[in-house]
Amino acid sequence: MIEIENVTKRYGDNTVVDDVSLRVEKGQVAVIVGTSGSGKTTLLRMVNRLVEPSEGRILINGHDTRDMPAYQLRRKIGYAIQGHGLFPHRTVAENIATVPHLAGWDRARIDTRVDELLSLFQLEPRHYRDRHPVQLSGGEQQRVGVARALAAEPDVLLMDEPFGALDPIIRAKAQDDLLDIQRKTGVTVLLVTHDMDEAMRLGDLIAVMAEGKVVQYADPATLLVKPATDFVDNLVGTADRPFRLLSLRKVDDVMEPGGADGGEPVQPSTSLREAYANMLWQGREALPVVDASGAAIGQVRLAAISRLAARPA
Ligand SMILES: Nc1ncnc2c1ncn2[C@@H]1O[C@H](COP(=O)(O)OP(=O)(O)OP(=O)(O)O)[C@@H](O)[C@H]1O
Repeated sequence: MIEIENVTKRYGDNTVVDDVSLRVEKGQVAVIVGTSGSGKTTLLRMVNRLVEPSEGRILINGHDTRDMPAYQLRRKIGYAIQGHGLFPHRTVAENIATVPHLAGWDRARIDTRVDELLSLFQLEPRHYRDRHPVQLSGGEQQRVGVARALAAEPDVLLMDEPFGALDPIIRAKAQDDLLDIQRKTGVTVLLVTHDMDEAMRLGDLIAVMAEGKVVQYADPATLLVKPATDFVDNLVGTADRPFRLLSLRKVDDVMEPGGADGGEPVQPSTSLREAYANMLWQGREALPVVDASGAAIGQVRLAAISRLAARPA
């Protein structure tokens, strides 16, 4: 759990983070969004004390982060950044082992952990362990960067635009992988991004920052239907609002009995945004829903989807 309490950062007369309070419960993913220069990175870096707050305090699992030396704190908090920050002259295994090594883990435990993480990130240990970062694709480097951040089994993972350098398809995969790994490890995540779609996809909660302040901290659906200010309203994108609402819901939420009259089937886990796009593309008012084995289990109708895309009364 991360508790940020009335935290302010000043550089001279310039207040770049202004009296921010946020709480991220254990196992939650909280995303910080906002315009360039609004203080997102500064706020994130105060959590692992790469930047020291001018005022306020930050607690991790109830402990004040100032109660231990900063270098020790940073070994307990994973940190992944855009561009991955891998050491170019170290192998993949050495990169991942950085913090466990500093923390004095023995060789066998480190080796086991490295292989476990490589497997978790779908990088076959035998093939990847001894490569250097330059011998990896951008997406693979990104996965090694996150694996390194998770190596010492941190309770908290900080991520600053971790997927910023990836192309859209690899990026979507990296986002899915993060959610999967987050569920498997239960790690608490605080992530900075410029990309509202990414924020909506990943965040249990989203903090919107403007000029050093958090102007709204809420779940994605609340940001869309009850933006606290015009700035939040603009940021969530008026034209995209219905589609973003649909992307938060699944076919399962509106599935009805009965069989649709033809059309490419969808699954209960398909997002309503995707189901809607499929219907428009196929020119159909309804699509069949099938389970993982391909057996028909119901239908999803355009009318039901449209109701969920509308602003709640
Ligand atoms: N070390 C520093 N000294 C002085 N000013 C700084 C320092 N670090 C950051 N700032 C200023 O603090 C403000 C917030 O910077 P920060 O990097 O936190 O913003 P951001 O929201 O992450 O921006 P971006 O999205 O562009 O990365 C900026 O105006 C920046 O110039």
